[in-house]
Amino acid sequence: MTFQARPLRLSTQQDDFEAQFQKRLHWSAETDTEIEQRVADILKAVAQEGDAAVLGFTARFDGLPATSVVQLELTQAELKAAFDGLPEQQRNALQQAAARIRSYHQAQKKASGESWSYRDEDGSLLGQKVTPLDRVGIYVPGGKAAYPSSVLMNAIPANVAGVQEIIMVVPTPRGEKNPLVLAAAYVAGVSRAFTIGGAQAVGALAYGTATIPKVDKITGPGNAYVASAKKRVFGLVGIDMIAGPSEILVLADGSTPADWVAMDLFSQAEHDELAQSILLCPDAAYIDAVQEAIDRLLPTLPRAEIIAKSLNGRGALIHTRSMQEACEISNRIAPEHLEVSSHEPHRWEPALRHAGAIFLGAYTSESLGDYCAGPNHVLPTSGTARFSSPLSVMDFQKRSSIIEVSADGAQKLGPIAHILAEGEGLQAHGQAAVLRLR
Ligand SMILES: NC(=O)c1ccc[n+]([C@@H]2O[C@H](COP(=O)([O-])OP(=O)(O)OC[C@H]3O[C@@H](n4cnc5c(N)ncnc54)[C@H](O)[C@@H]3O)[C@@H](O)[C@H]2O)c1
Ligand SMILES: N[C@H](CO)Cc1c[nH]c[nH+]1
Ligand SMILES: [Zn+2]
Repeated sequence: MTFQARPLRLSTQQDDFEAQFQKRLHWSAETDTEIEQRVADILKAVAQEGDAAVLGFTARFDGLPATSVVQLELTQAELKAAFDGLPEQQRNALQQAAARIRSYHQAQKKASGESWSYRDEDGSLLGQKVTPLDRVGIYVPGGKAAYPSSVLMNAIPANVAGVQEIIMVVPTPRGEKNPLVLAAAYVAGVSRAFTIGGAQAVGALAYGTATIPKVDKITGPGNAYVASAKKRVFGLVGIDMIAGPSEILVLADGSTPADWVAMDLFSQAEHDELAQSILLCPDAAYIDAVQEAIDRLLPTLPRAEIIAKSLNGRGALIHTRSMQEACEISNRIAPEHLEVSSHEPHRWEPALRHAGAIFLGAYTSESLGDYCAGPNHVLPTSGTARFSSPLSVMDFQKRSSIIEVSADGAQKLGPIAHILAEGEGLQAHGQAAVLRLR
């Protein structure tokens, strides 16, 4: 079967550009009420029945029957055996990717994940103490595809942060374990791993069951069931973000081979029919060349059907007046991945304010970032890059303020606190400060 992909062609000069553009962008995690209801029911059952509910849903949704959740745990020996059994090429690739991701996150910890303090002129000590979370749950998607790279991207920053226990959950439909996923868990330092997924896995991590320990925070991407479950358990546990379908925006000046750009658009479209790939470019002839490359290259790909659905339903090739205008539109979209496919990427980078990750220059394909450049591939989607950031070491830490007021400092701060406390009608607050005045 052959598939055709015709992303919507738009020009910023057409009269109805704004309306068409908004229509194409529109997607909200909005709540398919059937999914919401099902997730609420699953979570309630897991909270009340624990392991028994997890077993029931795993048999039903993943076709994986078991009589005890203990049977669904992957032992450390099994993880190591998977690693040892990999072909050498895969073992090396996994280790090289892990090393780069580790180095990046170690640098991140040094730059913004360490404790700090200073003494003011009265000798008072003020600072911030950074502590790793005790136990986290990482969700690794596994319904339609296996994601060893997501194991690395979640477990390594947790490990670098100093988290003691990393509990991984990963669905294994029909019990088919992916050796690379297991090996990645071994390489990344996962403490325990269970072959469960969906809302039931999120519920098990949030509430704890007889076999699965309750965690402090759940991170990692997943489908609509996973996203909805994470939203519902937030508050009882921490979560990283609510991830929507993958996105790529390519900002091109026409200097990159059109085939490269077409393949980059495919690379996110192949994740999901709902993924969004957009090209912004001031050169109409170049946009034609990219469409021609799409037509020629699509039939060569096994996931052509998913790509075609994604590009036809949500993709766009937008002709802009200039690169400057392309940057402005990109900022409005705030994409998950932004490629600046230009011979002068550093000219445009300062103008780009909102994106999960910015890939500079023709040689920086987004896919390198997905696997092995080093930065995290769990990124804000659906415009949330306007206010949120990639998964990081800081997601696996928390901060406590440190305050040590010296005797001299108490003389200075006491009167201030007293006046403000009186203003709030909180006399004990004020007196606690006054009692310390000489
Ligand atoms: N942002 C990222 O970094 C990133 C990385 C990898 C994958 N992803 C995305 O994560 C998603 C993964 O989705 P997936 O489906 O492949 O795997 P998944 O692990 O998220 O979901 C599979 C689970 O969904 C549950 N489920 C499926 N149908 C159900 C039903 N009818 N009722 C109740 N539960 C049901 C099952 O419990 C199953 O175990 C994709 O959209 C992919 O693009 C994102
Ligand atoms: N692009 C995805 C995040 O949007 C991450 C990923 C994993 N494997 C391949 N890609
Ligand atoms: Zn990807």
